[in-house]
Amino acid sequence: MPEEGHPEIMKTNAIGRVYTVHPNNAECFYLRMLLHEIRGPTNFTDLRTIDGYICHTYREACQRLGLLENDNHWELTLQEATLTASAEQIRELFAIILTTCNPSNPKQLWDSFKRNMSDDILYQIRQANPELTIEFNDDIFNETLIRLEDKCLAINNQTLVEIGMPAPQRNTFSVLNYEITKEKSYNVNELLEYIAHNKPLLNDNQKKIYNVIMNRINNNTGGIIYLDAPGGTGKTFLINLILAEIRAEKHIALALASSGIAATLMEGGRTAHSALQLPLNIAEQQFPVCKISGTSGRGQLLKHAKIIFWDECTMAHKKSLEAMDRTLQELRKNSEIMGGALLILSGDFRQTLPVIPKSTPADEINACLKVTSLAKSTNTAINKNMRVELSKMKQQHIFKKYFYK
Ligand SMILES: Nc1ncnc2c1ncn2[C@@H]1O[C@H](COP(=O)(O)OP(=O)(O)OP(=O)(O)O)[C@@H](O)[C@H]1O
Repeated sequence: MPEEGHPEIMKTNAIGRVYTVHPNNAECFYLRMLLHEIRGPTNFTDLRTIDGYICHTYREACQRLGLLENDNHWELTLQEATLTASAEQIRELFAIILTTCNPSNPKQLWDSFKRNMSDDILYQIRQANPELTIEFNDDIFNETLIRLEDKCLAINNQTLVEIGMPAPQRNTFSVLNYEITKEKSYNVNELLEYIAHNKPLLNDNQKKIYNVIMNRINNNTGGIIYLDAPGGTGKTFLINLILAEIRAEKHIALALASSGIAATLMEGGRTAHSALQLPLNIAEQQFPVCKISGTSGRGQLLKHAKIIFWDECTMAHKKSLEAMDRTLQELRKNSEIMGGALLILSGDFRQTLPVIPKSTPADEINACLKVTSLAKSTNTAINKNMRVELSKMKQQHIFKKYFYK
């Protein structure tokens, strides 16, 4: 029989199907669990009401009903870790437990072990302020929660609240400290040594591009420069040199790449998807933006970056670049292209284009960076294949050694 006013919905006494929910989708998972336990609820609050008490979350209701596993083994695991592991290692372990093992009462585990997880932070603060008597306090625990949340975000892209933990107070100051300190903590002496060794090696072509980019940085001119560089022409070599130059000045330079392998070749490189928090279904969205807030660590990095490199950009969907443009304009409060930041796109359009499942070549070309209006960039190219040049030199050397003795 159809439901009144909704002819498309059929009315019946039997529940046909309750969708499966992954435990990572925590509150939905616990709601589903309660739906199987509580008889005749008439609203969502009914589901959370246990013995007349309205629980704040569905997880809490499940706990009160004794539906969740005992966390004893996680207590023992952490207890054992406290005997030998450092605070950083215990945080790492706790982050893994939180994100992959779904403990039933994470808050209780936190309360039991928060001191062990905050030891190093207390020590650092005491070292920095030897004249003060500092003990564990809420600020220290908050800093621990921030570091813990960063780990959870890196492992599973979940915030602590989503896992059922207390939310850290992320004021700009502490976030700035963590992300920006990380970017500014390069060893300047090592960087200067690297520059002194590699800068004289630049070939004419690389030197020309190096000068173009450094001029833009020195004049604070933003925009997009496209660096057309077939494999082996020394693009990574050039990028690493410029990254070192900027970082040696204690400025922020970001190195992004479309693939993990390319990211590992650049010093401090990360994948564009992770650094920009690009949506996974970017192709389906009309006006996508990066999921980065202005006060977050990543937001601050993008706001203050002197230069951003994006290697293997030819594999990126054009909407990724458009999302980055919108986000940078918003973060930097600047309506110029890329919010006035200097973006260097490098890659080779003769290699892989964006991969679109079940697509035709036309779809791939349509998703390509060249099709977006942002493609009106300054074009530069390097074409001398240094990999071949170097191997030629090596062969010449062997040849000389054995045949001209
Ligand atoms: N000017 C240079 N002097 C000496 N060695 C160089 C120079 N430029 C590049 N090389 C060396 O040439 C090799 C290839 O360079 P690199 O890896 O930077 O090229 P690439 O364009 O990034 O290549 P791919 O796209 O295949 O990753 C590396 O071993 C690098 O150290």
